[in-house]
Amino acid sequence: MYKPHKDSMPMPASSPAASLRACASAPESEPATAPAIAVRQVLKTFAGKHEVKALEAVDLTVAPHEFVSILGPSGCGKSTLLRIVAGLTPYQGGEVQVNQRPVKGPSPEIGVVFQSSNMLPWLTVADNMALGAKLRGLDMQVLHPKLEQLTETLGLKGFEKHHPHQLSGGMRQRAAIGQILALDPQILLMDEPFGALDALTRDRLNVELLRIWQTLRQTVLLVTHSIAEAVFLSDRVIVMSGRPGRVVQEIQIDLPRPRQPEEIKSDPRYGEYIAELSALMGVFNDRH
Ligand SMILES: Nc1ncnc2c1ncn2[C@@H]1O[C@H](COP(=O)(O)OP(=O)(O)OP(=O)(O)O)[C@@H](O)[C@H]1O
Repeated sequence: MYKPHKDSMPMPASSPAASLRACASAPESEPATAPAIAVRQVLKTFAGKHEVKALEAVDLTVAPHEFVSILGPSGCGKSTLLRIVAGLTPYQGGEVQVNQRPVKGPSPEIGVVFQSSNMLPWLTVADNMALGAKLRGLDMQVLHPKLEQLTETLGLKGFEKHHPHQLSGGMRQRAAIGQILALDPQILLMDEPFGALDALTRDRLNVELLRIWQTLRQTVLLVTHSIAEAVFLSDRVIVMSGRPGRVVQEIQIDLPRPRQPEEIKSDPRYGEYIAELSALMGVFNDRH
C-alpha cells in the first residue's frame, strides 16, 4: 500500500501505487534509530521588495546511512532546504537537527557538494582535494594515504598534477567530491552534483557515486531533477510541491543493493517507480 505524506495531493488515477511499498510520513515512518537529519515544520521566506515564501512547514527525516533524494518542480525550494540543513541559510520557523543537535551554522559533520565545483583554478587537483582538509588542520600523515585512496577511487590517478581547466566536467566534479570526502563528513548534502554534465557522463558518475557510497555509507541527502537518478541511487525519494515547497510524498525504493544499472533497469519495480514519480511530478509541475 502507498501512503501519501500528510499534506499530499491526491494520486493520479493512473498511478501504479498499489505495487509500491508504503512510506508513511512522520511520525509513523520515524526510523527506529534517531535520525541523522531531522527537519520539522521549517518555514523560509526570503524578505525584500518581492518577498518569496520558499518553504512552508517542511518535515523530513533521514536515518543514519540512508540515501534520500529530493525531487520537485523548479523553484520549489529544494536548494534552499539543503542549504538550511547545511547551516548556510537561516530560516524563520521550525527546527533543524543534525545528529540530534540544532543546526546553527556549517559543521565538520556535513559536507556539501554543489552543481559547479569549488576548485581553485590556480591549484592542482591534488592540492585542491587536500585544501579543505589542510585548512582544517588534518594531520598530513593521515591525509596523504586517504587522498591517494580517494584519487584512485574517483578515477583521477595520473591527473593529480593537472589544473581544473585541464579536466573534463565529470572529472572536475569527481575532484570536487574528493575535496569533500577528504574531510570525512558523516553527512553528505549534494545539490545537483552532476546536473551540468551530459547524460552519459552523469550515468557513469552515478554508478561511481553509488560504489563509493556502498563502501563509505555516509548519510546522503541529494537534490536532483532526474527521476531515474533518484530511483537508481536512493533508499527513499521525497517529492516536494511547487512553491512554497512542502513535502508531499515519500516513496521507499525497494530495489536490491548493491545496484548495477543493467540489473536495476531490468527490474519491473524500477519502471514502476519511474512511472509513479513521473506521474506525481506531472501533477505538481502542472499546478506550479
Ligand atoms: N537568496 C535568495 N533571495 C531571494 N529569493 C531566493 C533566494 N534564494 C532562492 N530564492 C527563491 O526561493 C525559491 C526557491 O529557490 P530554490 O533555489 O531553493 O529552488 P529549487 O527548487 O532548488 O529550484 P531549481 O530546481 O530551479 O534549482 C525561488 O523562488 C527562488 O527564486
